[in-house]
Amino acid sequence: MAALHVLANGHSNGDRTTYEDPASALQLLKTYHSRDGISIEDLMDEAKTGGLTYNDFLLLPGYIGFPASVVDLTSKLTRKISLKTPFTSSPMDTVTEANMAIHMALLGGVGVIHHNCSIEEQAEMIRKVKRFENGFILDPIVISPRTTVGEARALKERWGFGGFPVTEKGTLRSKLVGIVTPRDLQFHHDHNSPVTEVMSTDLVTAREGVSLNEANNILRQSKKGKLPIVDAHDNLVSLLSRSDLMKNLHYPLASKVPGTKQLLSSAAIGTREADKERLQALVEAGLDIVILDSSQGNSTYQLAMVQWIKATFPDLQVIGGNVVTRDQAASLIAAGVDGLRIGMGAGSACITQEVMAVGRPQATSVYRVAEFAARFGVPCIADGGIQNVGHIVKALALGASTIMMGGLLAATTESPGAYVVGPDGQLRKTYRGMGSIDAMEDKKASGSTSASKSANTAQNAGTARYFSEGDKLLVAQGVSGSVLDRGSVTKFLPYLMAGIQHSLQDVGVQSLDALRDGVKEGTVRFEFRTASAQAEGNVVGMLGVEKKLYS
Ligand SMILES: NC(=O)C1=CN([C@@H]2O[C@H](COP(=O)(O)OP(=O)(O)OC[C@H]3O[C@@H](n4cnc5c(N)ncnc54)[C@H](O)[C@@H]3O)[C@@H](O)[C@H]2O)C=CC1
Ligand SMILES: O=c1[nH]c(=O)c2[nH+]cn([C@@H]3O[C@H](COP(=O)(O)O)[C@@H](O)[C@H]3O)c2[nH]1
Ligand SMILES: [K+]
Repeated sequence: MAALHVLANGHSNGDRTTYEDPASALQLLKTYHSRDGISIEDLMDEAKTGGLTYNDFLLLPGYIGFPASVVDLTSKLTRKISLKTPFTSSPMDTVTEANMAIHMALLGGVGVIHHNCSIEEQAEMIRKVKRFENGFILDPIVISPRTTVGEARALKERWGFGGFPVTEKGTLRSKLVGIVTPRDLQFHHDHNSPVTEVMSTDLVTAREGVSLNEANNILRQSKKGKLPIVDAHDNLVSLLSRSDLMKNLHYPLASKVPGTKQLLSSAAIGTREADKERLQALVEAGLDIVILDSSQGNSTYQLAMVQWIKATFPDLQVIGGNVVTRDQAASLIAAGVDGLRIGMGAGSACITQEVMAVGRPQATSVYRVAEFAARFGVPCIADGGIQNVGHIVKALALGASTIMMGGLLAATTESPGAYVVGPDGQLRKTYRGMGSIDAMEDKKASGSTSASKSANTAQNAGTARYFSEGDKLLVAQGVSGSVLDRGSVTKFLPYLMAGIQHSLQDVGVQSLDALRDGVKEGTVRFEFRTASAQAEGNVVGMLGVEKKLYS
């Protein structure tokens, strides 16, 4: 190998520095006995460093040989079900109800419907997900012939749109008799007139089963704002709206049950006797994946429940949890789970680690459990503590197949509840832990109207447990508060997805599978992050920073 002779700094002081030939750099690199950075095994050594969180380390960059857009984010949620984007939303009553579940599935993930509600309410949410057909409104606001003009105006105010179908009984699946449009209401001065005096009765309708394309054409030609879809007996079954035509209705990544048009559905239940009845109703409603929702899944109750579900509903995919250790995971894997959910106390509204003194830093939990579960082909969800794109990438690099978000999605357009204006003038929505006093005492959720705690019977998840063990006191494991507006998940999830693609491009891997393989083989490298390294990685010394994340 020919060495070049160069004068350092242009001075000639007699000693000549010898440099290697640049053309040999890649050869020379191979002579180092280990790669730059450290391996996952060296990163995750609890005996030396204690448990780690996502902020405690970074991934090192690799080689970019492809555009970010080709990075494939397909990943397994359970043994049998894969998602095109690795996103799930938490089964929490301020995060996932039908609208969130529908949009999570449309965008390639899945939303897990919470169980802090009656069996019937939860089953109805699953039905809404399963019945959802892109473009059709399957639960339109319907009014009756006796509704007054004043009431119709109030509905318009409340929902922000006009154009209500009128049916004989004032419900869906009843005979359509007219449509009240905003224009019909505008110049009618008698508030007490029934809507039948103003409604349009020359209706253009389409028959149930019509394709979205055909229905769109009919709507366009009719020049009307709404197209009611009716069955053979003129009963209203759904509605198509012109304003929705303008929106982008194309969701190429949507999570669907193979061979059907139906979106994938998931729901959480507990491990009590009454949850068997709940699950029965959910399965009848079309449930595809059930999550057994507990902070500590390695219990006699959950093991028995997994076995019962596997025997009773062999086609249903069962995700057990939560777990944070290999031992916990082993019990549930042996009992037959199809997936695991990892995390104890890492959630943004969690106080479990403080109150119970039990839990584990999330990065260590994910690595220890996912490494073990992978040996049995059981995919894992990293649940809790996800604050940004980087945390998602790290969870996936540590072996999780998918991630779960609560707080990050709690103030999106699709989460339950209304926005309120905070003292700072910014929009926000409530976010609360399912183990918070607020959630456990929710009278509406329990279906009880009585204000007393003892009347709040075991009809929902939050309260159930405290009444069978005879506890006198509610012990909170979570808090209640609010989080800032994040806009619609239809923008936010594509941002997360693009962010992960760019990150994996930096690392030099073209898919999530390649990322996990690279970590296992030791080609994807890590580095610890000291406190000052963490400070360095943040915005430093700037005033008036506006942290706009995407546009
Ligand atoms: N991921 C996390 O870090 C945490 C999550 N949470 C969330 O809070 C909610 C409540 O969690 P947990 O309190 O762990 O709920 P849980 O339902 O697992 O346990 C509550 C209590 O009920 C008992 N129990 C369960 N099944 C039983 C049965 N069949 N018979 C008798 N007793 C039974 C358990 O032993 C425990 O004492 C969940 O939504 C959970 O996801 C709460 C704390 C931490
Ligand atoms: O200690 C807890 N007390 C609670 O009351 C509680 N509620 C939810 N969770 C868990 O937090 C996860 C969501 O976490 P993030 O807001 O960080 O996404 C969720 O997915 C849950 O695993 C709780 N943990
Ligand atoms: K926490």
